[in-house]
Amino acid sequence: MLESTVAAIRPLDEAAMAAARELQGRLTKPAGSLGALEPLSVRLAGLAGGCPPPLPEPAAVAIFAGDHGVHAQGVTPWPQEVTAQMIGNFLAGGAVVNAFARQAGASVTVVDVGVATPLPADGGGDPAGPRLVRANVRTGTRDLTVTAALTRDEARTAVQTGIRVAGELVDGGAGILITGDMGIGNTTPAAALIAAFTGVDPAEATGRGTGVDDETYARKVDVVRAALNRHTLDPADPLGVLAAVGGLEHAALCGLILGAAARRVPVLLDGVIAVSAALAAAAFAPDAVGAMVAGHRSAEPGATAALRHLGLDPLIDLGLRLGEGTGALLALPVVTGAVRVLHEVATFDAAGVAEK
Ligand SMILES: Cc1cc2ncn([C@H]3O[C@H](COP(=O)(O)O)[C@@H](O)[C@H]3O)c2cc1C
Ligand SMILES: O=C(O)c1cccnc1
Repeated sequence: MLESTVAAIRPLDEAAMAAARELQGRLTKPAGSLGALEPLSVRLAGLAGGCPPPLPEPAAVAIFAGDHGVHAQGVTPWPQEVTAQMIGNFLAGGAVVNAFARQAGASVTVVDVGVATPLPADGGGDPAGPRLVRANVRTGTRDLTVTAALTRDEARTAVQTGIRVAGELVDGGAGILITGDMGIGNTTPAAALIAAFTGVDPAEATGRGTGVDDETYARKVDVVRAALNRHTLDPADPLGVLAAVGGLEHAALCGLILGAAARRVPVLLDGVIAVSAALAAAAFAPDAVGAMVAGHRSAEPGATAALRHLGLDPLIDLGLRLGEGTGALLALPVVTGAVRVLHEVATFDAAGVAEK
C-alpha cells in the first residue's frame, strides 16, 4: 500500500497551471496584486488537473497522537499522560484546535497511533463532533538515544495508517486535509528528522517546544545530537529514518501527506511536527511537495529549516508554537480565498473594465 501510494504521486498538470496563469492575467486586478495567492491558485489548479480547481471544502483535520520513549531523557517538562488527557479534551471539543476548527467549519478526527497511557472513553455524543480512530501501533516509541525508536515494520504500519485515514477523509468528501499532532516530547524527534533530512546542525533544528528553560534546551540539543550520532541515517531511506529517530505520529503524518498527494487533494501543513513529516514524504515521493501548502511558520527554528528544504513559503507567520493543527486552520481562509478568486472574480472583458 505504501509503494502503490508513492507510485500514484505524479507531477502537477502543466496545462491546468497554464490555464490558471492565463485566467489570473484576465481578472479585474493588476497582475500580481494578490501576491502569494496567485502562484498558490496556479499550483492548486495543477494539483486538481483543471482550472478553476475545486474550492478546498470541506476541510478535515487529522490529529495523530503518540508518545515518545525519549521523554525519559527530560526533554520536556510535561508528564506523558498529558497526551492521552489532551485526546479527551479534543473529543470533548475543548482544545484550541477545536475552537479554530469550528471557526473554519472543519471536521476533527483524532487518531491514536501510539499513545502510551490509557485513553479516555469515546465521547460517542454528537455524530458531527470530533471522532476517535483507534490505530495504536505500540504504546509509545523506544528511546531514540538508546535504540531505534521503531522497527521498520512499526514505522510502515504507522505510515499506512496515515494513508488509510487520508483515503477515508477524501472518500468522505474532504476537499483539503489539515495536519494535526499531539504527543508530549514530539518536538525532539521532529528536530532529529529535520537534521537528518536537511543536514542542518542539531542546534539549528532544535527549538524550545512547549517552552523549555535554558538547561532543558541544552539537554534537548545534546539528545538530538546523540540520536544523529547513534544511528546511520540515509535520507534516501525515509522509512529507515522514521524508524530510527521518528515518532508514530510523525510517520502517520507522512502517510497522510502521501495519501493526499496520491488523491490529488491539497494538504495544509501545520507546524514543526508536520513539516518534519513532510520531509519524509518528499523523500518517498518528491512530487508530493506539489500537494503541500505550508500553513504557517512555527516559532520552532527547525520548521524554517524544513520549509527552506521543501521550497515552501508559509502563508502566515504569527509566532505560534502550539501544534494540534492550529496554525494550519488559521491559514485555511487564505487557501480558500486563493481558489475563490478563480471562481468568482470577473474578467476585464466581462466587467467592462479598461486595461492599462
Ligand atoms: C497542554 C498542551 C497542549 C498541547 N497541544 C499541543 N501541544 C504540543 O506540545 C507538545 C510538543 O512539545 P514538547 O516537545 O516540548 O513536549 C506536543 O504534544 C504538541 O502537539 C501541547 C502541549 C501541551 C502541554
Ligand atoms: O510547531 C509546532 O507544531 C509545535 C511547536 C511547539 C510545540 N508543539 C508543536
